[in-house]
Amino acid sequence: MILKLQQKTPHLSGDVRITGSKSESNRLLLLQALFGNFEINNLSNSDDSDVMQRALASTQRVVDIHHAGTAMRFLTAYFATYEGRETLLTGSNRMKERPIGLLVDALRTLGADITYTETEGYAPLLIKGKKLTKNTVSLAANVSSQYISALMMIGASLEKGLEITLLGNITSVPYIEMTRSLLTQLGIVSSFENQLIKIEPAKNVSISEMTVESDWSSVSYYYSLVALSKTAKLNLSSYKKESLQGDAVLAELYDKLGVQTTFLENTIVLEKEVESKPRRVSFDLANCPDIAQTIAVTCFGLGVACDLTGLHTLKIKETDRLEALKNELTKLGATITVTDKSLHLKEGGTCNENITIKTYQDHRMAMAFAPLALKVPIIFEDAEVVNKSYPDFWADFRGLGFKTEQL
Ligand SMILES: O=C(O)C1=C[C@@H](OP(=O)(O)O)[C@@H](O)[C@H](O)C1
Ligand SMILES: C=C(OP(=O)(O)O)C(=O)O
Repeated sequence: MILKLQQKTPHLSGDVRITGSKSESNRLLLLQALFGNFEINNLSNSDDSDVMQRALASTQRVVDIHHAGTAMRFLTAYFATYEGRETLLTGSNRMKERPIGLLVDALRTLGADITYTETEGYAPLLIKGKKLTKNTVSLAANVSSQYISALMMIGASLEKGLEITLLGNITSVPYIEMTRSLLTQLGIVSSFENQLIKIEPAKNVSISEMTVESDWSSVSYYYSLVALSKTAKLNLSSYKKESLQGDAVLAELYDKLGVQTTFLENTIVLEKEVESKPRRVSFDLANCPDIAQTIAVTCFGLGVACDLTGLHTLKIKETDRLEALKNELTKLGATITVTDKSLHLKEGGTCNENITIKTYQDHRMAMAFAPLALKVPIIFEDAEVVNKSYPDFWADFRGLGFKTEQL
């Protein structure tokens, strides 16, 4: 679907209720399958959580998780411990290019039986579930925290628990902390000190319900809208100040880009501050990689120079996000350079009208560029990519007065 997005007024107001965090949802779905039948409130309605639910309920040999990175990584560990079950775990063409070798090696060290059916180090995986008998493992921590979260969750189901030694720099740390916090809420004991994570064994959990906070990565697009507006007041729910999601750092980062955040009960209010934009910002986003695209586009829209670092994981996400950003921002009129772990945007520049943004099968390429419609009409290829994390995205923008036209 090719979609043209326009907004006549730079003044915004309204309320948006955003679906549950897909990261929290996919962890809780896995933990529910491992440890007990608690209810999950405000579960994400994203495709990624949908495939996770289907995969966990499936009795088929072939399980296809499409584009969902968390589902791929979490389920590799889950099916490896599922005694007597043989699973061929596969995904989209892009998923077959996203590395999983470090996780497979770690699981094999613990005794898992996993083989690659096409390319070494990549899905599809033939997983023969069995009892894992070892309880110590080490792995490089600078590629994806999802491998570590996967090990932590199944770790609690092993007879002796699990000790994970993290080698080198640790990336996306808040996602590891999120996994730990959810384990703690379920009564599972763990520790994370320096480079060592210890997970105590658990049989089942006594809690009867868990509530997912709404998705902070999805809120980033509203931060961008407010930053690019003339005046704005948006009420977004359901959020809390003490979030488990690292992307809640948005409140701090966008304060520097002219957006004020007020936390009310369950709601955040975003307001445009009186025009006082900086000439240049520098952010290290190693702890919050999913908001890099949003911030790059906001800075372009504001004409603010930016240096974004800590982006070493962006090349192995839904697409090579650094290349994709460079291509699409250049089409719009930006002067931008990227390395394999950073992005640098020059100050100023005008925003070209009616440019068609390629989305590279990456939900965040569509959603990150959408706020530019406050400045110029903009067109999106494959607009339905948003379904991966936020299926109501275009409807919610329409709710704020944006016009969408299918071309
Ligand atoms: O654990 C998670 O829920 C996630 C971890 C991050 O991945 P990496 O650890 O691979 O950076 C993030 O980019 C992804 O969207 C979700
Ligand atoms: C990288 C992402 O997801 P995943 O790795 O789970 O596919 C994302 O949602 O931006």
